[in-house]
Amino acid sequence: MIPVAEALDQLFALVGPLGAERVALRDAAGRVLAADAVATRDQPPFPAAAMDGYALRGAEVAPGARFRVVGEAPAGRRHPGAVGPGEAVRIFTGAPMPEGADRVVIQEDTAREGDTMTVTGTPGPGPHVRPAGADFSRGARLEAPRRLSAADVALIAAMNLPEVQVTRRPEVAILSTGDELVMPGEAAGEDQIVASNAFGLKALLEAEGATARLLPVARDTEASLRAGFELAAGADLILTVGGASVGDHDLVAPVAQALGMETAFYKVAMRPGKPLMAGRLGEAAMIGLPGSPVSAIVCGTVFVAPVIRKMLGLGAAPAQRARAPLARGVGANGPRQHYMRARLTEAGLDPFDSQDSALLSLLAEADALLVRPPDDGPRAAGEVMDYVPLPRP
Ligand SMILES: Nc1nc2c(c(=O)[nH]1)N[C@H]1C(S)=C(S)[C@@H](COP(=O)(O)OP(=O)(O)OC[C@H]3O[C@@H](n4cnc5c(N)ncnc54)[C@H](O)[C@@H]3O)O[C@H]1N2
Ligand code: MOO
Repeated sequence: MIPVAEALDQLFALVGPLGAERVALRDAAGRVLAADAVATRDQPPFPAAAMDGYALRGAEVAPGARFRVVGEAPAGRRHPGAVGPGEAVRIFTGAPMPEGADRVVIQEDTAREGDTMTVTGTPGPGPHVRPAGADFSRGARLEAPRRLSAADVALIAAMNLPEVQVTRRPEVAILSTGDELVMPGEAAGEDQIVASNAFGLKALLEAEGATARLLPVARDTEASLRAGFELAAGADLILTVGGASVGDHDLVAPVAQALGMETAFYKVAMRPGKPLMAGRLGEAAMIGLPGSPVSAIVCGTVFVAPVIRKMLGLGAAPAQRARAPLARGVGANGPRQHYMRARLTEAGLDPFDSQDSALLSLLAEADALLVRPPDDGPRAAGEVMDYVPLPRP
């Protein structure tokens, strides 16, 4: 058994950033920018009115001052002439400021009669003008790598870029193994259960930006597992689920090794998730996850999601942690790092009484994995502990 941190390092060594592809900006949210986005123009490209009102020479503004209105400038069409002394241009938010004008008096502070505008209120200092390039200048960069948010996508659009260069999505093939498994909706025999893990893993990894292929369930025979690995061809990452332990029907490691897998490690000092294995199989990285439903998702969170992020070019970093006090005391931990399923309440982290790795109903209720280091002593309520937040949509 190796420690969690060492297993993660070895996993990171198995993968590198993938290549890039161009995508339309409308499809870019959530993708990882692979090359800097560079602005092709200033924003705004001209000094622009920030309010509806009158553009004029700021020095002439005083309560009661009168101006001759010489034109109009809606957004998208500048007033062709200049604004001379005693003159004003009716202007609307976003319109280019006319030549000669350096201030907008908002319409609430004016009265209009024919071609004459009178300043009625006491206008504030203004100037209600956005200088050219106030937001960004031509050549400004949004730097890669970066997972693109809604605001990022809007910024890139404003930079006048219809496409961006993003890291291609890692392709993951998920191979569930076990004679006892049927797919959801299939008729299940008396001694069978429904294969659930692959669905949770697909959701977890696609939320990170991968695409996941669910392969048909492999039976606990060498031939069926071999056929499963063949179907995984072309994937960047092959995930097997189940058959990782020491039982007579746990055939994943022997079959993968017979197919040429170079094993990086087998067994990690963690709970749940001990019988985790990893290596390289041809062009792909391979991770063998334990079959217990909670173990599969915890290993997905602690190991596979960080591996996907490294493939996306986001660097090699463990799952993000946060800290919170314990809502109640917990006993001493054993020799494996324990990821305890817990609720995050107002009182703090409240681990479930049962930590059985088969209980998906509790995992679905959990907000956090409370991290107990190996051999951690008993902890009292109120002690501040690390946890891995479990994402909720
Ligand atoms: N003698 C020992 N027995 C076990 C050990 C051990 O060290 N010595 N380790 C235990 C631990 S820890 C785990 S975790 C499990 C994991 O074993 P496997 O990876 O070989 O998983 P399976 O035996 O195939 O299945 C375990 C459990 O999970 C169910 N399962 C499997 N696949 C799925 C799926 N896709 N969806 C839903 N449920 C699945 C399966 O029916 C079993 O109930 O081994 C312990 N045993
Ligand atoms: O490690 Mo197993 O994953 O305890 O259930």
